Amino acid sequence: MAETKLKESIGEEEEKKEAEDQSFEELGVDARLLRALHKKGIAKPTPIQGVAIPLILEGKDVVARAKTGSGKTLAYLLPLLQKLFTVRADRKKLAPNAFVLVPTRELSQQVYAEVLSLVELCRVKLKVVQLNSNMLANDLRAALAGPPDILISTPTCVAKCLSGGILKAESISESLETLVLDEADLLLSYGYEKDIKAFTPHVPRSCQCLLMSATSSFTHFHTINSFT
Ligand SMILES: Nc1ncnc2c1ncn2[C@@H]1O[C@H](COP(=O)(O)OP(=O)(O)OP(=O)(O)O)[C@@H](O)[C@H]1O
Repeated sequence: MAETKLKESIGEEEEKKEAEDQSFEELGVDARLLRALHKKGIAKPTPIQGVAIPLILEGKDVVARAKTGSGKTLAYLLPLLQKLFTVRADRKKLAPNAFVLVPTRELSQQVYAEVLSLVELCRVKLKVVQLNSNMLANDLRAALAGPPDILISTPTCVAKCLSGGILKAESISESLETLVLDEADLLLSYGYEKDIKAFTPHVPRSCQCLLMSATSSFTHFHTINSFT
């Protein structure tokens, strides 16, 4: 038993070392994103990025747990954008391809700014929309007309769009390919339960789910523990 624990611990150390030594290129990151990272002055993946990016690129559902400031946002944004670079132009586009749900408007703005800067640096054409609950129904409708590739929002705002018929449940079921819950521990806590439940029944089984958190413990996904 003690020997097994020791082996596991050595294995974890080796895995940690490997993750630390890898470059973004070795993780499989696209050349456009590599150039964007270079321009942003980001040279090497953080440990959580080293482990999460290849798994997300493989299409796995992932729960990533790493402390605040460890780079979880890029850990999901890089593979998400890379996936969107290769989406067929002629795909049926009824609703957003990817949802990034966050607990607060402030975080939603931060994520939106990060996505826009990457998209701009990569010089790709992707429609990225950020919604917030203070927007009027007409503004929400206008933002979602010609569905975005990425929708960044709080669950409360998504629930409002669903109940107001601005987002159609059937369209989400047909179009959604990636769902990110950033700060998943907060999103899955009591305060957001109703809004999350309004949305989750429409997430198709084929949708890749990425749960990012500083403190969560989930069991139904491929779980990554932080090395930080
Ligand atoms: N590989 C990297 N090298 C250097 N800086 C990085 C790297 N990845 C991310 N950063 C920067 O580190 C900072 C923190 O990253 P980020 O906000 O993604 O952390 P986080 O784990 O999501 O934190 P939180 O739990 O608060 O959401 C940001 O300024 C980001 O640009």
